[in-house]
Amino acid sequence: MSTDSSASGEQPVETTDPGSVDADGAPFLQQPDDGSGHLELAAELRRLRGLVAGSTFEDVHDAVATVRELSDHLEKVGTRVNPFTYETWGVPEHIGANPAIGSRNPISPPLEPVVFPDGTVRVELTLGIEYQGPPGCVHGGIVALLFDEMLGLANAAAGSVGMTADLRVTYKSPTPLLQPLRIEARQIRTEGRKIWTEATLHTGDTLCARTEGLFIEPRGIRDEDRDKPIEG
Ligand SMILES: CCCCCCCC/C=C\CCCCCCCC(=O)SCCNC(=O)CCNC(=O)[C@H](O)C(C)(C)COP(=O)(O)OP(=O)(O)OC[C@H]1O[C@@H](n2cnc3c(N)ncnc32)[C@H](O)[C@@H]1OP(=O)(O)O
Repeated sequence: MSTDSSASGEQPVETTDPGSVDADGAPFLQQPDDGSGHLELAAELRRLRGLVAGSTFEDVHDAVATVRELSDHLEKVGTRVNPFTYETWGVPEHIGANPAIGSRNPISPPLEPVVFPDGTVRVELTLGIEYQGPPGCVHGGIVALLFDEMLGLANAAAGSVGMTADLRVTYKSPTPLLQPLRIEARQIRTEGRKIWTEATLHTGDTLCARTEGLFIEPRGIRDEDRDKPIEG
């Protein structure tokens, strides 16, 4: 499904063939740790994000100076990723920056998906106050973000990629903060470049939300079209 990534020297993130795993599921789209400390940095910033969004303070000007110093340092030592230069979907720099699944992105929970033999992709996660909408509940836009991503992953598990053309979310019951959540997604059918994919979000046995998405495979992304430019 991907274009040739050799020009960038990057390989797409390892995926798992849904037909070759046992009934417990297998890690899907695992993101490599390059050993630089990048993932630990992102994890620490996730902790910071929760503390900043979810605390009140008397005076944190000392913390402002510390964090500013850190930002200045990272700006100096890092090489900036240009989002317009990826050769394909799914290389670590692409997935790593993703706001839902990216292990390098402190905004992401992140998701750690597993895939089952029937192509179902599942994540289990718990969201903190930084994802709050109504008091004690997950923001509906965050639910939509997670659904969009999970539908995309189910498409990837089925060997396809698509741009979201239509995303319908039905919110059945408030999605609680600080409770284990489970999202399951599966591609339902395809017709030419059109892909229909569905997902549910549960806490325990309670259905919190469900979604149906229509995705359109970008022109030129199929194997036989690899030489043509990717659009969309
Ligand atoms: C072995 C596998 C390895 C896998 C490894 C991969 C790694 C995976 C990597 C990463 C996974 C994570 C994934 C992330 C997921 C995130 C997703 C997003 O956030 S996407 C951003 C938000 N969406 C947009 O910005 C779209 C904006 N819209 C567009 O660009 C176009 O409208 C587009 C591409 C959707 C369609 O444009 P056209 O020109 O290509 O196609 P036209 O001709 O318009 O439509 C084709 C058919 O679809 C229908 N169609 C199009 N849009 C429709 C709609 N909204 N509702 C109903 N039908 C629609 C049309 O009526 C047409 O149907 P008829 O062929 O005539 O039957």
